[in-house]
Amino acid sequence: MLLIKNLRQIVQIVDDSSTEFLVGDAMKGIKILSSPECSLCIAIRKKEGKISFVGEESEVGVLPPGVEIVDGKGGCALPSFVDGHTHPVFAGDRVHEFAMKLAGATYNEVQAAGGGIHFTTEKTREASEETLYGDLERIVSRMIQSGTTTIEAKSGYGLDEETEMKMLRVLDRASSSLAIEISTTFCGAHAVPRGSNEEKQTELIVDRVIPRIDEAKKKGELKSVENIDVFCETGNFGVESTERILRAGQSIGLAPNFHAEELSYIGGVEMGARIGARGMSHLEEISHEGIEAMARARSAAVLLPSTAFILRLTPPPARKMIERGVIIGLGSDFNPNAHCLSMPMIMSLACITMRLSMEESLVAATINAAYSIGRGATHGALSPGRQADLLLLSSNRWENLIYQIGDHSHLISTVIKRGKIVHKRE
Ligand SMILES: N=CN[C@@H](CCC(=O)O)C(=O)O
Ligand SMILES: [Zn+2]
Repeated sequence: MLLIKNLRQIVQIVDDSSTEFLVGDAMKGIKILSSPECSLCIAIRKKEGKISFVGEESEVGVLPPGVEIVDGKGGCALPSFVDGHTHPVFAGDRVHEFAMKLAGATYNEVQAAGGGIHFTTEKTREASEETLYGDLERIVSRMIQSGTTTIEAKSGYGLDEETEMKMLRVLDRASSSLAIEISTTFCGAHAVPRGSNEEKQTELIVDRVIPRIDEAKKKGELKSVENIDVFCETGNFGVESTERILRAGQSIGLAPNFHAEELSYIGGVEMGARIGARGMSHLEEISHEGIEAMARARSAAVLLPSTAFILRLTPPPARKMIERGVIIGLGSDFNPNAHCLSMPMIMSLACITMRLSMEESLVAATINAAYSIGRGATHGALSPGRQADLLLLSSNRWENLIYQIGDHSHLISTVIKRGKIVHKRE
């Protein structure tokens, strides 16, 4: 057993192991235990990596011999973050494009000039599997230090059969070897590659790559591939092709979780809700009907504040979505365009640019993001029976993590994944 004691605050979010998400006003009413005497504790069954008790130390009961003690030193415990949208496998950076964008070029203009996803695709095709894995390992270790222990992670910088499979293998290996948990997403429709067109790329994905993924999964390879994604956007994939690809993914058991209404409104959300997509991301240009459809379909809106901030897009109508009962999650969208992997930073941006409260922002970065990858009942909250994924802060109020913008490294002292310490600040 692992016992974390001397805690002043425990931010549980919810205290049961059945709630899968929070919506509307419930996002503000999160469960927080406080003790000015710092007498709170969390007990973890290390073998199973699950929480067995949360509360007053005097109530924990008899401790087994050999219990490992972690001193919370009067700080706070909260669930570690679930990053609902990342593109962490790629080669080469795009720092030169950042300068172009600052000078006024739009995302589409950069891409049309041969940059953007096309530039990264070229570099990723050239890179070896080992190089991509080594880079991912370094990125993952920075994610963990920032308090993230579960990510959704996409392929999508190959766009051809071999490179997409290479990216999926890299993610799959990482999911079984690294300390972070990965819900892998096949995103072969991230862009139409040079020399092809929307129809040909759709056919390649539906007729060749998806069957190959299916075969690999049946053989017990690519165990972590769970989701299917498309960049549903003008100039990339229209609603019809998107639906075809998502349905092909669904036919082999993948959950649709895709990019929709980022730069223009084309009705992707209404289609996504109709086919039962588990999540949709970006949504800057979502329609009123789209919001209602997402709320009805219980499809998570994974909002990406760093991308809207960097590209100077009008942020999505998060307040309206919350009012209408949409499940709001957050993601870093870590990629060569939006080079930010810190979920504390993402929460700060969500509060400032999308007007979320700190509680709403934390819910979106934990239990609701977990829901968007099918883990709402097991991750993203600190209650008995849930997975012991948490972080300790050297601060007596958890809100400091959001308030002290971009300065999480001195606050996060320990990160625990499935009951094991995976980061401890020196
Ligand atoms: N919008 C599409 N995909 C990524 C950007 C990928 C890239 O520019 O490399 C996103 O979610 O922001
Ligand atoms: Zn993305």
